[in-house]
Amino acid sequence: MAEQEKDAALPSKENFSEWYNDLLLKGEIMDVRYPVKGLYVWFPFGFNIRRNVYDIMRRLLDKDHQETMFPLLIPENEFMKEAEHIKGFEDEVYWVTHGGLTPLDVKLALRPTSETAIYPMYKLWIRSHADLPLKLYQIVNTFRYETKHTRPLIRLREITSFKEAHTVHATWDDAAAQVDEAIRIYTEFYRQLAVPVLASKRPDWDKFPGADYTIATDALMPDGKTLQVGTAHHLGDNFAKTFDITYEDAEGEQVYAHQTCYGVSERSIAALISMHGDDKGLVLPPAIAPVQVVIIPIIFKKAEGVLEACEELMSKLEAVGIRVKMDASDDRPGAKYYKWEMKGVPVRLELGPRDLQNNAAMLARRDTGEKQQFSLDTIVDDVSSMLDDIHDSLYEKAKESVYSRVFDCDDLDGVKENLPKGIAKIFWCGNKECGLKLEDEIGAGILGIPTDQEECKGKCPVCGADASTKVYVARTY
Ligand SMILES: Nc1ncnc2c1ncn2[C@@H]1O[C@H](COS(=O)(=O)NC(=O)[C@@H](N)CS)[C@@H](O)[C@H]1O
Ligand SMILES: [Zn+2]
Repeated sequence: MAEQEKDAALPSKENFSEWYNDLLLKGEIMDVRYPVKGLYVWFPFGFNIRRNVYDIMRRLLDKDHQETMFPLLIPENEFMKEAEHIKGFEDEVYWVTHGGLTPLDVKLALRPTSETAIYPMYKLWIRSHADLPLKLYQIVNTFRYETKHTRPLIRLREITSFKEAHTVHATWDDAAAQVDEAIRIYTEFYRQLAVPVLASKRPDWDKFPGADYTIATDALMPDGKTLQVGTAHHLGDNFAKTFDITYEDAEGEQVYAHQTCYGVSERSIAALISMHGDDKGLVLPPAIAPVQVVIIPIIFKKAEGVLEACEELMSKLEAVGIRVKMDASDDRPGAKYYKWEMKGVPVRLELGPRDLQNNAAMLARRDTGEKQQFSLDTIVDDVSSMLDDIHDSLYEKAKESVYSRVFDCDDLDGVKENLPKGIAKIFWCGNKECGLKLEDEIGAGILGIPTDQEECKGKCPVCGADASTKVYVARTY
């Protein structure tokens, strides 16, 4: 191994935590050396991935939502209005108390999430049922004074990429349908990142403060723990009553609106890095890869038209919208392969004098390492379909990896045996004491009732009562 490669070797993905932390630096995703706990800095390459990921989210939401932006600072009187909500955020909220040297007469909360910033405005904007449904979202930074172990992309104190949607509806049922739509959007969003997610209804004690119920999407990480990568909350008319959001119905009556909110953060990027990466570094799904194809000219003493052929190949690929780079630096080919594999570039094209004579290029796939020669006459179509194949193959492999680690268990021993590997499914009668005892007994959390759960008959492993549902349980981030 060359000198710089030896001391730069990435730890094996077997020790996931070291691998993940080291890859954030070597893959140029985030620099964790910023001098405030829980705040991290995007490297440009990581920020480019972030932009591509959130472009996918925008394309999905913009079909029937509108994007906007609300202020970061929330006056204490508004923030303290919703008791249940605040109980959920009271101990996580940052306060601004001064303007320069002058103490503020009303202290201002840094938004941990934006209900209490947005809903006073919704009160002003919503008059009649003709104004409904209202579906807005914003992609902003939010701040939470997390006291648990902070981790880049996973548990931040400044959530830099918080996509929060806030919708308003005429009825409870309309809002419930929107919660289902939100989960469909998230499942499609994650499919485009080749990340399988499991949707489940959180137990009551784990729902969003101020919500009637919460549906969450969880990703299963390589270490067998789950990461909550998106949530949708049915807020009922709880916030409408607190912020007096009413509309005039067809009979001229003032009616409280029903609402939802649903959010995704940069955990989406943590999930895709963790799901697909390997011991050589990032493996990026083509849809979000900043560089989809890297061209490596193989030059010996004389260039023999290789550079020109690479330039031509690059412009042909760019012409069909493929994000392509040529690495004509004077690094050795091996060092180039190492660098672009670390950055997860899905396709590498090698082109040397012999390839040129055969009017061909050698294509190397990042995900499987397979190499195959393609004629330069058809290379643009071949590369395009290869990028699609790579996405599909990443998604199939990820689904296989996740579903093979969901264990249908009949008793607590089965759960305890399988929990270190992934997610267990076990009967639960649904009452809270049993749920909390179950969590205690297995030392893990109830994720919730799978949204695709069919009726099933069994016994609660805690109290023995009849149970008609199985729940996902798992160790979580
Ligand atoms: N400290 C954090 N760091 C990174 N992501 C986080 C953090 N806290 C929450 N998230 C992500 O943000 C998502 C939405 O957060 S939440 O609290 O569940 N829901 C809300 O705040 C609602 N207002 C919907 S936007 C979570 O599902 C989780 O994926
Ligand atoms: Zn029970």
